[in-house]
Amino acid sequence: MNTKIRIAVQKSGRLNEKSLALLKSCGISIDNGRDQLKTTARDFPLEVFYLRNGDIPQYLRDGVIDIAILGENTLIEKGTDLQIIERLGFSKCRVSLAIPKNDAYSSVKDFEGKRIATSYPNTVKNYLKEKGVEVELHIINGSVEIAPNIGLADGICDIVSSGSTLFKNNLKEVEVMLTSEAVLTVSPNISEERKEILEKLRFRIRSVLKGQNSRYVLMNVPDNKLDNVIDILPGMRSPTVLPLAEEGWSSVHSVIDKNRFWDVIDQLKSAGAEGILVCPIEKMVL
Ligand SMILES: Nc1ncnc2c1ncn2[C@@H]1O[C@H](COP(=O)(O)OP(=O)(O)OP(=O)(O)O)[C@@H](O)[C@H]1O
Ligand SMILES: O=P(O)(O)OC[C@H]1O[C@H](OP(=O)(O)OP(=O)(O)O)[C@H](O)[C@@H]1O
Ligand SMILES: [Mg+2]
Repeated sequence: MNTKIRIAVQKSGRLNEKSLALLKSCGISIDNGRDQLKTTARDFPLEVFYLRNGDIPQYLRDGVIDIAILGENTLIEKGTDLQIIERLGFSKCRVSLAIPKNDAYSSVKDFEGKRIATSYPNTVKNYLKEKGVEVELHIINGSVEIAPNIGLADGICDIVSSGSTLFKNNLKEVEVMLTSEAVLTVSPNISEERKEILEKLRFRIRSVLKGQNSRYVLMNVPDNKLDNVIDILPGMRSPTVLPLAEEGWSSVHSVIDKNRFWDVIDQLKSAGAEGILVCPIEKMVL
């Protein structure tokens, strides 16, 4: 079988490195030469196309690529017709409206008749239309945060993550229009044969993400406290319990969700667990 699935990854920018790292964690080796626009994976039926984010939705519609890793915000701006098939959990950000920090603000109605600079015209238009607010848009491709300082606009709509770019440009975030993360999206025209390859890739991606979101924990527990400790542990099925060399003690192994981790550890300590070890999980196949 020579068919390969064609994936688009951002050529350079915020998503490039993490997208390639995800494919690598899935056991897929890709050469990422600086000037290469297309590479073939060595050990998986996959071709990687390095493209500008903004162009990817149209390539997917045209069916010249099959899948892509994109910011959800790009799909909301340019690809509401395209389907998200996995949420990838990295490059989390929001798309917000911001104004000069000393300007008064009471509600979104304050934007009526104002000039807004943005690289996300459809997102702003749709958001404000729903609120019954009309604005004048100035579409620019980068360094949007400078616009109010040079008199080009009264406010901006752009990506915010830490907020430091807004802060450095004396702006304040006043409306969060949407939150975003990297996602895997698919062409509506993908062939049946390539869909099969896609399912294999999705299986690997899910195993990697589940592993990244979980921790393997091991602890020593006196036998008379085992029931209390086991009650606390969620685990994949049920915890593993092995006898220690010292009589009256057991070693308990389990898997904990990364986000619940500190809560569970506190409860385990109170229930009598000692010598708790926490290890990362490379992959988790369910
Ligand atoms: N500061 C940030 N923190 C987290 N995620 C971000 C941040 N800035 C951008 N992103 C995410 O990364 C994506 C790519 O952003 P980037 O600025 O690298 O490229 P771009 O200018 O949108 O696209 P192009 O590839 O067309 O140049 C954005 O669509 C967004 O989802
Ligand atoms: O809230 P922060 O953590 O400061 O992040 C937000 C900034 O990050 C992005 O710009 P990027 O650095 O990608 O530069 P660009 O304008 O060239 O895309 C985005 O366009 C904002 O300007
Ligand atoms: Mg950017």
